[in-house]
Amino acid sequence: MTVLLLGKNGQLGRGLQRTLLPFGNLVAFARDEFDLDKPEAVAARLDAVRPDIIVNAAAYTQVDLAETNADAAFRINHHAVKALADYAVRSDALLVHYSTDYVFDGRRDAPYRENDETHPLNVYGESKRAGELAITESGCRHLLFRTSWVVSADGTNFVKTILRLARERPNLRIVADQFGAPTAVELLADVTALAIAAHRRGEIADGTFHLTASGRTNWHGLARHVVEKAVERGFVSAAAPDDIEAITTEEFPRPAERPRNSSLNTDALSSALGLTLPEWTVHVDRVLDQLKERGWAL
Ligand SMILES: NC(=O)C1=CN([C@@H]2O[C@H](COP(=O)(O)OP(=O)(O)OC[C@H]3O[C@@H](n4cnc5c(N)ncnc54)[C@H](OP(=O)(O)O)[C@@H]3O)[C@@H](O)[C@H]2O)C=CC1
Ligand SMILES: Cc1cn([C@H]2C[C@H](O)[C@@H](COP(=O)(O)OP(=O)(O)O[C@H]3O[C@@H](C)C(=O)[C@@H](O)[C@H]3O)O2)c(=O)[nH]c1=O
Repeated sequence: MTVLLLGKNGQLGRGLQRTLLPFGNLVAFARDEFDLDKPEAVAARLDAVRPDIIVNAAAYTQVDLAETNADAAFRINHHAVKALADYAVRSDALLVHYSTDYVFDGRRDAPYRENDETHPLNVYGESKRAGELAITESGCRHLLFRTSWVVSADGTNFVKTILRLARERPNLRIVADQFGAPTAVELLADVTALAIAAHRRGEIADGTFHLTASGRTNWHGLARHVVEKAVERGFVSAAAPDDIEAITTEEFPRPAERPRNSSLNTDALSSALGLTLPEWTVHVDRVLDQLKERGWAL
């Protein structure tokens, strides 16, 4: 069986390079080897590889830049994804894909369920929602995972940004009115593999599943946790958690609007796979351990 991984050098791609190995012949491409910014070229590339499973970890993920680069965001997150889905229909391949909490507007009080109405607040969220629809409307075999606030020791993410800022600045100002679940690549990559295996055994059906760590915090809570644990591990000394100021979204203007409530209800996937998804702190602490082991080379 041939498994094609796209976006192998992204945060998630690096994690999947490990957990997809047991499924057979893993063919993994980076952007320069398989460019989703050219959706019209995707079909021919796929026909050359003939994958049985496509795992798409590639995406346009720069939320603020997307506001002024909507065409690129839609080419990569929508049109190229449609080409992946079309191939999956033609060849009966399984398409595994990832989407985001940012497809919701965050105005609901409770955690979002898979079938709740979407209403993206920004271009990134709109482009990701368009990608979701391209998959579900194609009729291809698929596993579509919506996740949130992805963190890992690799690549760029909020945890690493906070560690860098904690070294550079005496005070941090972090928004405290946007809530969600930080979710580590390690968890995403492990559960993806479990889900693919269960899908192959016929134990879970095609569909969209929410996949995040358990619990919830806000960006300020995450920043405080990260700095506190980094100080405990002795690799951040300059900043104390008390120096982190909780601010409102209005006090930190950004080009793209973000949802206030990003919490996703994960009951469907947990019960389908028989899993208990760990609290967000468990894997965030593991990311900090990994960064410490690496000498925290950002
Ligand atoms: N990061 C997050 O907080 C969240 C992410 N997600 C979703 O999870 C998935 C994985 O995200 P994550 O690993 O964090 O993202 P990253 O930004 O870390 O990685 C994205 C990867 O996509 C690649 N890529 C970008 N443009 C293209 C292109 N034109 N052709 C081919 N590859 C391209 C990048 O290549 P290069 O290395 O060259 O830049 C990079 O390797 C995405 O679908 C994302 O939308 C969902 C919720 C939260
Ligand atoms: C760096 C910084 C950020 N913030 C705020 C801004 C924003 O509301 C929040 C998070 O900022 P970031 O830009 O790091 O994160 P952002 O790019 O919004 O992260 C999102 O990425 C995409 C890909 C997703 O799919 C989402 O799930 C989510 O993880 O933190 C501060 O308040 N102070 C700061 O110093």
